[in-house]
Amino acid sequence: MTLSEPESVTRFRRFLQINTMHPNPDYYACAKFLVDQGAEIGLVTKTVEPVKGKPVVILKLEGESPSEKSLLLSCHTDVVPVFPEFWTHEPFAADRVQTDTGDFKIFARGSQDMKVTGSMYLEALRLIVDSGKKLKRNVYVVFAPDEEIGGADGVKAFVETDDFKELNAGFDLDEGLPSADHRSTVLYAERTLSQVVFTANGNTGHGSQFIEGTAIEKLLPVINELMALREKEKIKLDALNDEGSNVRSGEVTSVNLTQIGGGKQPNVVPATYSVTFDIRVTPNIDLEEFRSWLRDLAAKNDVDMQILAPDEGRTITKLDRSNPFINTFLTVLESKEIQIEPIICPGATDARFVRLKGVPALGFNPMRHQKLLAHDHDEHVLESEYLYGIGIYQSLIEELANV
Ligand SMILES: CSCC[C@H](NC=O)C(=O)O
Ligand SMILES: [Zn+2]
Ligand SMILES: [Zn+2]
Repeated sequence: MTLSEPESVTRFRRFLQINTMHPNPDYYACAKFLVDQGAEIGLVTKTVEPVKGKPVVILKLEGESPSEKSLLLSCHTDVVPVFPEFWTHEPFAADRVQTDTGDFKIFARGSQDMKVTGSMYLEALRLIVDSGKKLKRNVYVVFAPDEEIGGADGVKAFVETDDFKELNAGFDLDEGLPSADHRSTVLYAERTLSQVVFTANGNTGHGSQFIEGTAIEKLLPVINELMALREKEKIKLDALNDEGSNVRSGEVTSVNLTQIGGGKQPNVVPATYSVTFDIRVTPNIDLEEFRSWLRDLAAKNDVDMQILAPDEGRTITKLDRSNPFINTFLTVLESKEIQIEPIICPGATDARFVRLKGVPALGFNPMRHQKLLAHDHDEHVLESEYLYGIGIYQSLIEELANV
């Protein structure tokens, strides 16, 4: 620690130093750290395990009217794997490096996605508690596992428990994206995760022959049609986007061929073959119509189709000012002269499970002037933006808890 390092930065770096990387996240070390933080701040702490080995940490700042709907602040604790050979810093050292302008960069897996947000919540709550101010509503911070692998054992399981019901949440601030410029994105909806496996069976035989009706022959038209859709959607996106920015990608459907499998040896025509596509369906189109287009595509080519998460749906929180929480959220940002850009989240976050329980949820991240490095090499944040963000959350929490 250098002499000038703020304590809030030291605590953030300690959070980053806990290795919660898939496939072997140290969730218990992480839960202990968060519970200790909560206790030190003066919050009520509780750890629950909707699924064994997958702790969810709940920290509560009790309000003066605890029966009113509460404010929920959500953060996932897991982080995605790294390719360490491409990093210039050890991914869990949380190195703090001075820049030419006198700012600092903090390097770690999870520094953007999304331990920085959890740390900003905690530091904002610390300032509120230390100020002695009392708020009206309960404020909860929920730290949950497994977001990066689909959330089935994380928030998806947690929202089905009585512990979630007891939060009596009225509004959720959830995962957002740091912005590349001075504007801040607000994620009010998500694309629907639609990962699909197509499997074909066909005739086999010697690799020197012209075998007809092979598995691969059946899959090729499926692949070609999906790649054509990909091209079409990419052209749409290029027309929508500001130069160099990708923030509008939620307005179109993305398609990627991510896995292919089959074949036993080079001279045997495979009897079975499969291809997997990661498709993210924009809420701008009808999901059921899209799914039936996929089913028809499979059927007309004699290919089986399996949707990996068939119960994923559309989730949208309208930026409707008649909802007092949403109105207050927008009013606070206006008072700070933060220009917002409402967007559809390109990926899937835990907010979708919260929305499905009828709780409005917005994805937000106050950090600006920051290249998006989630899941990338050398993920880092600017210390000045972290410190700035703490102040933004302090105001948001105070105002939203007093709605
Ligand atoms: C099946 S994993 C889904 C969740 C994941 N979330 C963040 O990257 C995503 O790919 O969008
Ligand atoms: Zn994330
Ligand atoms: Zn992520």
